[in-house]
Amino acid sequence: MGNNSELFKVKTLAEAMDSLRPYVQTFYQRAETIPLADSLGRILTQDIPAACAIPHFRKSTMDGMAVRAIDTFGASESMPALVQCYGEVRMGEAPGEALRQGTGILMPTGGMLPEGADAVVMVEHLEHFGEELYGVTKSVAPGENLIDIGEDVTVGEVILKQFTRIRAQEMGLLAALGKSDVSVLPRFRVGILSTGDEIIPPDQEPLPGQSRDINGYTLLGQALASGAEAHYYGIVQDDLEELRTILSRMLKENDLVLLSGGSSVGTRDLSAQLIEELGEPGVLFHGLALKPGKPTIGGVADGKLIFGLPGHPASAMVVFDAIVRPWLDGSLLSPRVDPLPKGKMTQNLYSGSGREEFVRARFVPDGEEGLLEPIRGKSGLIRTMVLADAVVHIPLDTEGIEAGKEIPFRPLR
Ligand SMILES: Nc1nc2c(c(=O)[nH]1)N[C@H]1C(S)=C(S)[C@@H](COP(=O)(O)OP(=O)(O)OC[C@H]3O[C@@H](n4cnc5c(N)ncnc54)[C@H](O)[C@@H]3O)O[C@H]1N2
Ligand code: MOO
Repeated sequence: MGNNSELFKVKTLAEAMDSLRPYVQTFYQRAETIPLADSLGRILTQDIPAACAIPHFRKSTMDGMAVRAIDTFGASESMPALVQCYGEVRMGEAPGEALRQGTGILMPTGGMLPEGADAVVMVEHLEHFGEELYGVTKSVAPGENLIDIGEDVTVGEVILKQFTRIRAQEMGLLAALGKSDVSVLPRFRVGILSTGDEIIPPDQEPLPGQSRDINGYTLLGQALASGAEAHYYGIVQDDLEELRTILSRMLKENDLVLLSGGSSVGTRDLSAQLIEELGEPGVLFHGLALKPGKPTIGGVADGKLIFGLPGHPASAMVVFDAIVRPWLDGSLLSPRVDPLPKGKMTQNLYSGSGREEFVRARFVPDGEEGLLEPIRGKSGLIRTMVLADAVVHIPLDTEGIEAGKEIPFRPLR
């Protein structure tokens, strides 16, 4: 390792993602079948064609009387149309006979319309004259107050695409289609390790020069929030042997391994060296044109992704969001279609760094819109992330963002 200078040229975020992509195709060819009730947030592995129409019968949307619309034309309060009622449809049952001219049948909301009926008169517009005789005081148009067969979903149409992320509404649609089990991508197994001689667990009292592990927990939270099955492997010292042992175990047990700390000058070669020797092709980038996140390492060891994230807590979180999350939450496969919310920048943001930037910001509601107030703290301060409601992206080819400009942001809450 280290001989190929091209390999270690600083990459842009997009180049870094592209360099990893060819090695992890198999990630997205796996599938597991799970109960529909457990499917929230999971990613479909197949297109879902509708095996049945929804609804599969014409359904009333009001309590009232199914009629032939033509029999009600011209009806008014002063001149009701007379309809002979021949019974009542019960919920969940099919009506017996077809509707004849001048007749109607009472039905609940959700009841099945008989053949021949093409509209429903609301009960509010019915007058009972006695026996079977009813007056309709307001005419209905054909199709009024009903849902037609296949109006929601037609048979055979691909109603959900492969790699759709299942939200509550997709769960409902799958239920309507009779899918009590669904085939989804497995949850990615993510192993998280903190490195550094100075890092101690949260239950210990730090001596001068020591810091409690923050990244282990922020990254664990982010991985879980991205839908992964994440495990925290604790802290290891900057020791090659110790690191080698734990990393090879983590690679066996996970799809994706995250290290933090030790990626910059100093122990940088330790992490990179290990990523190189643990599997093929090894390190794919070391250094990103990203602020924060310059010292990020990324690689692949025999089909497993490995990232060395910067030690500074805010950097580690921002880099996770930019480069790790998309592999886990399916956004790489099926980009989110909902637009990002927008806010107006309260100050000029210059970006002369020659790097793509992610700026933490507070969101301040202001009438109809919102204001984005940049947070100027150093990337070593976890509090800057706790205060942040939003992350604003400044692309590589821009000089920054002018105060007052409305820009999209990624919400952090
Ligand atoms: N001469 C240079 N120095 C640094 C550069 C540089 O380019 N040249 N890059 C800076 C940048 S940017 C960052 S970010 C950091 C990245 O450092 P490392 O990823 O090597 O991490 P460490 O040096 O181990 O730690 C940096 C900082 O973060 C603290 N840390 C580390 N792990 C944790 C953790 N799990 N929980 C809480 N805090 C953690 C660590 O104690 C250090 O304070 O390097 C700059 N330096
Ligand atoms: O780029 Mo470092 O990752 O500023 O904090």
